[in-house]
Amino acid sequence: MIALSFSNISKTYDPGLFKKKVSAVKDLSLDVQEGEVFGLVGPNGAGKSTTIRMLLGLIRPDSGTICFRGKPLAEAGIQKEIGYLPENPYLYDHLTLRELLVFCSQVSEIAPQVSRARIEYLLERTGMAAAQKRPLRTFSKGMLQRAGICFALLHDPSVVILDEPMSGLDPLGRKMVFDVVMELKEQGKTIFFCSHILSDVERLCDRIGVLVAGRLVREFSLQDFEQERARSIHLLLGQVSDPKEEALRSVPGEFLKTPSGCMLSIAPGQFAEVSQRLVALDIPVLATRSERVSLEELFLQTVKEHAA
Ligand SMILES: Nc1ncnc2c1ncn2[C@@H]1O[C@H](COP(=O)(O)OP(=O)(O)OP(=O)(O)O)[C@@H](O)[C@H]1O
Repeated sequence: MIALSFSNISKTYDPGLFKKKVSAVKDLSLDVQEGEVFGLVGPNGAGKSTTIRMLLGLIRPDSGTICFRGKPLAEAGIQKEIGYLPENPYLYDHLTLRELLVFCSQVSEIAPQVSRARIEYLLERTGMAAAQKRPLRTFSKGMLQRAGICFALLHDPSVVILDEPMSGLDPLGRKMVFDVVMELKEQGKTIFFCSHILSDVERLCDRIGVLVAGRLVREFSLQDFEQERARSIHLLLGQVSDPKEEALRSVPGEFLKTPSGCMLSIAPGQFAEVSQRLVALDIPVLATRSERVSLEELFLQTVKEHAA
């Protein structure tokens, strides 16, 4: 079942008289399945936060439709279903963390026994139990982020939207967020998140969308990426006699002669054919090494291709 769907969404900001309009999101179409972890990545200003703001109903798209479980946002009643962690959580900073969570439980009409257990669980889970009686204004950036996670998950939402969830967190905090997201995934929750930390995206997501200058220019599952990421295979051939070297130059791939011998770099699809040719030429392969494309390389390449 599709949890979230964006159909031909566009959004332009109009900063007012004599200022240039900014086309932040252009014709975005995207589906996120129930129980899926979807990562939206893109350079600064690509339109990620704008997409999230539209999804939350904080701003309206100029055109297109966003649906939640098949219903347009306005009819879907998403507030109770969605938990949101903004990039910079702004929380009532004169309250202590516990007071904030109790207040939010009351506003969300969570039964007191349920809320008490949930607050204890979240404070422990985010490592904030010891700081629960301190006013939020005394919190560090990372502590505020942890508090924001408690706030976002308090009502046990079925869809969790995280804008840069690792922002400001130390390695322990990042691991905590990673574990929390994995737990949410195991519980079947749908997660939509933006991050610039591609290693986190790669470890957490089922599918990834790349947004460049407001356009979704690439969308793929991690499973497909795993299969396609093998870039080239390098075959180390050792020393080769002159006649064989001549014959080798007609074999597909990139031939390189080094002081220690010859190397042939081929595309993964050429492996079977090249192996046969080398056997026919009686050239043994001393070693093979495969090169894999990282998500970062794919991201940089995609941005470079589309930024212009
Ligand atoms: N309220 C606003 N008024 C005018 N322009 C805006 C407004 N909010 C965002 N923009 C512009 O819209 C574009 C997309 O911004 P957005 O914040 O969605 O990008 P982002 O991908 O979240 O960026 P970042 O990774 O830096 O957080 C940018 O050019 C930004 O300057």
